[in-house]
Amino acid sequence: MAVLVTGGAGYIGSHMVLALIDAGHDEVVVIDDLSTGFDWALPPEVTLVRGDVADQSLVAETVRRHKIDALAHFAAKIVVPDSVADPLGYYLANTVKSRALIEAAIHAGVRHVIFSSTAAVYGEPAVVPVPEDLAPNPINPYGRSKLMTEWMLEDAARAHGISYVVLRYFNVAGADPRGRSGQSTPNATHLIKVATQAALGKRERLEVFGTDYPTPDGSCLRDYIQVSDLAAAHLVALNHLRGGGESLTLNCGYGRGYSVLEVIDVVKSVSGVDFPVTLSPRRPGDPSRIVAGADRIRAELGWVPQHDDLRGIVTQALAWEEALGRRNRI
Ligand SMILES: NC(=O)c1ccc[n+]([C@@H]2O[C@H](COP(=O)([O-])OP(=O)(O)OC[C@H]3O[C@@H](n4cnc5c(N)ncnc54)[C@H](O)[C@@H]3O)[C@@H](O)[C@H]2O)c1
Ligand SMILES: O=c1ccn([C@@H]2O[C@H](COP(=O)(O)OP(=O)(O)O[C@H]3O[C@H](CO)[C@@H](O)[C@H](O)[C@H]3O)[C@@H](O)[C@H]2O)c(=O)[nH]1
Repeated sequence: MAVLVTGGAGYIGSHMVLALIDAGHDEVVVIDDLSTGFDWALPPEVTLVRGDVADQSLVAETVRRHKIDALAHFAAKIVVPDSVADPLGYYLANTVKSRALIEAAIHAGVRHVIFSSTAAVYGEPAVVPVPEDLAPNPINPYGRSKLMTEWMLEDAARAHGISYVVLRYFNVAGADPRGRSGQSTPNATHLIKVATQAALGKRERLEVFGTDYPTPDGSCLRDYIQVSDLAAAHLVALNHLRGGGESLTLNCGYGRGYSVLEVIDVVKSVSGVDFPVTLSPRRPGDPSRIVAGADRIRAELGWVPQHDDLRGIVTQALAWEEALGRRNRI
């Protein structure tokens, strides 16, 4: 049986593709429009269908031709402050297009869906670490656009007798330990990526967005999960669904928060570079602290992380950033 990975040429999707291939899955098919992804991120044994997830005839034809039973849906727009500036663009990309994809996929025969959701659905949670049962309350359009897709998937699954796992990722970081993929977006906004670029001199400085939050050092707290650990969570979710397991909604994080200033210290220490840091005002749409309640995924799927170590994550991110520099000469 074949798996369809939307957004498989992107950062996290490419690690999912590698995990599927490493685990010996028969056939992996990717639909990606390469808007932020790269065809070179895909290993040669993967079929890349270049196109939009909202192209229903393309999706239906791909599902039928490759006898796809399972869909892992990564394709999305992902930058929180951009979603504040362009909410309708985010609802189109993450909600409207997901609706078209889910409809076409189910009608063409897909039985299982794994959806890339986000900690942003919790907004500014009253409880940290945040359990899955806490009522979602997103505070930015990105989180809302993803929550609506969770709900569509839940309703469609019930109506059409399919099963799903919604994975709510916390902050994804690091790179493939074997150096085959990593975060490659040139103008990425993610903290660890930006900090490694500052350490390597690709950026003049790093800005800290907000030092007046109600947190121990005033900067935001996040739970950083290593990208191959996250891909491994998808594999166990896939096995669960194919084995007849029930639909689930699960956090993906380690259950420990680091502040922005702590992350910067780790990047400086691992790289040995004391790059310039500016203290700036808050960034629109940012919650102050978000840390995963991380027990349910272990209990339900038996997921055991292998890379729960911020220094290790930063070391991988730095190595990937250096390799990208050699590749792109930047
Ligand atoms: N990076 C994080 O920290 C994080 C955290 C929580 C959730 N997520 C979710 O994980 C998923 C993957 O994120 P990422 O960091 O790998 O982002 P990314 O931008 O690297 O990957 C997205 C991929 O989807 C493709 N794509 C986008 N729109 C498309 C469309 N309409 N049709 C076909 N392909 C399309 C892009 O070309 C790219 O390859 C997203 O759904 C995101 O919301 C990411
Ligand atoms: O140059 C920078 C970049 C980020 N930050 C801060 O670092 C924290 C983390 O920011 P970032 O790495 O941009 O991630 P988030 O905005 O937390 O969002 C990520 O994590 C979410 C889950 O928590 C996902 O849903 C999103 O897709 C993903 O972009 C935030 O407090 C930012 O304000 C800075 O201070 N300076």
